[in-house]
Parts: sequence; C-alpha cells; structure tokens
Amino acid sequence: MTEPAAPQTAPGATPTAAPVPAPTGAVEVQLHLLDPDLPPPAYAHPGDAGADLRTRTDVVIAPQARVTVPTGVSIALPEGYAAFVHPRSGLAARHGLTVVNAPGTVDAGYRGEIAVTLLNTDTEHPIELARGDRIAQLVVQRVEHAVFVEVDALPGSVRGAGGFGSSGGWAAAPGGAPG
Ligand SMILES: O=c1ccn([C@H]2C[C@H](O)[C@@H](COP(=O)(O)OP(=O)(O)OP(=O)(O)O)O2)c(=O)[nH]1
Repeated sequence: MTEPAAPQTAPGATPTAAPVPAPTGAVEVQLHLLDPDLPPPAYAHPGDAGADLRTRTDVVIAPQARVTVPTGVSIALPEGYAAFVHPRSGLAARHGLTVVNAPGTVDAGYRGEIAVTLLNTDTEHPIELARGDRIAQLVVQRVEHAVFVEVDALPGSVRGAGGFGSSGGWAAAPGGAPG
C-alpha cells in the first residue's frame, strides 16, 4: 500500500493589523454571529473588495472532493444588495482550493448561515482546514432587479450572437458556440 499523500494545510493566518476602518458611505449590513468565538468577517486592507469568511469547523477535503463548510455568519443585506462568495486567490494558487459555485450568491432576504462549498482541485493532496481559517471572501454589491420584457426580435449589436471564443485566441473552442 502506498503512503497517503500528506495533507496540505491551508492556513488563513489571522491578520494581526487593526480592523480596517469603514470608508464614508459604506453600506451597513446587519450581522449575526452564530459562533461568537470566531472573528467577524473583516477586510484585510483598506480598499479590499472582499471581507474574509472563516470556517467554523475543522475539515479535511480529499483530493478532488467538495465540502460545504459553515462560516458561523448570517447577515441581513439591505434591499437592492447581494453578497457574493468568492474564492481566495492565495489558497487557489497554492493549494488548488476553490469555490464550486463561484461566486456563490447570498440574497438580501437570506437569513440562514452563510456556507461555502469548497472544492479541492488538487489530484493528490488533501487540504486540511482548521476552525477559524479564512476560506473565502464575501463581496457586497448593489444589484439591479430587472423587468424582463418579451420582444419578437432583439436590437442588433456589433457582437451579435458571437461568444464562447468567437473573437479567437488560444482559448477558442474548436467546436465553437454550443447549441
Ligand atoms: O455560496 C453560497 C450560495 C448561497 N448561499 C445561501 C444564500 C442564498 O441566498 C441561498 C440560496 O442560494 P442560491 O439561490 O444560489 O441556491 P439555490 O440552489 O438556487 O437554492 P434556492 O432554491 O433556495 O434559491 O443559499 C450560501 O450560503 N452560500
């Protein structure tokens, strides 16, 4: 039997700096901490778009497995806002850790615990996360609510129906657009 691959620890080291002050005009989001022993979501630097989310449980993610991880955080966003759960680039680049449904959408009306569905894209190494590690980031954004108006024909545009690599480059799929 071969030795199992050593787990990769993906530490989300707790920032030691003082909390980043909120800029003028920052939107207020009500926060309920389901685990008061964990720090609340926080921006690591002024100007950061995402506030870090932490896992409230220890978890080991096997190679190519996915796990839904609780964060201990629930929020009430104002109407007209949504929050998006994005991966952290360092964990993605170093360990292959990503968010399956990136970005996950947290609706303004959602009052449950925010969870993050993580995927270990590495084919060999498990990823070991400890309670309190920073696993993802939450981006709060204003969103429009659309009124969908059915029409018989859409107005023309330069792009037209071109997509899925239509402009060329190395990523152009040989099969072209689906459908
Ligand atoms: O990464 C995520 C994505 C979603 N959610 C929560 C908040 C969101 O408001 C709710 C529903 O998410 P979504 O609409 O993406 O899920 P669905 O599969 O369409 O379920 P539903 O039928 O409940 O809308 O789940 C999270 O906690 N984390």
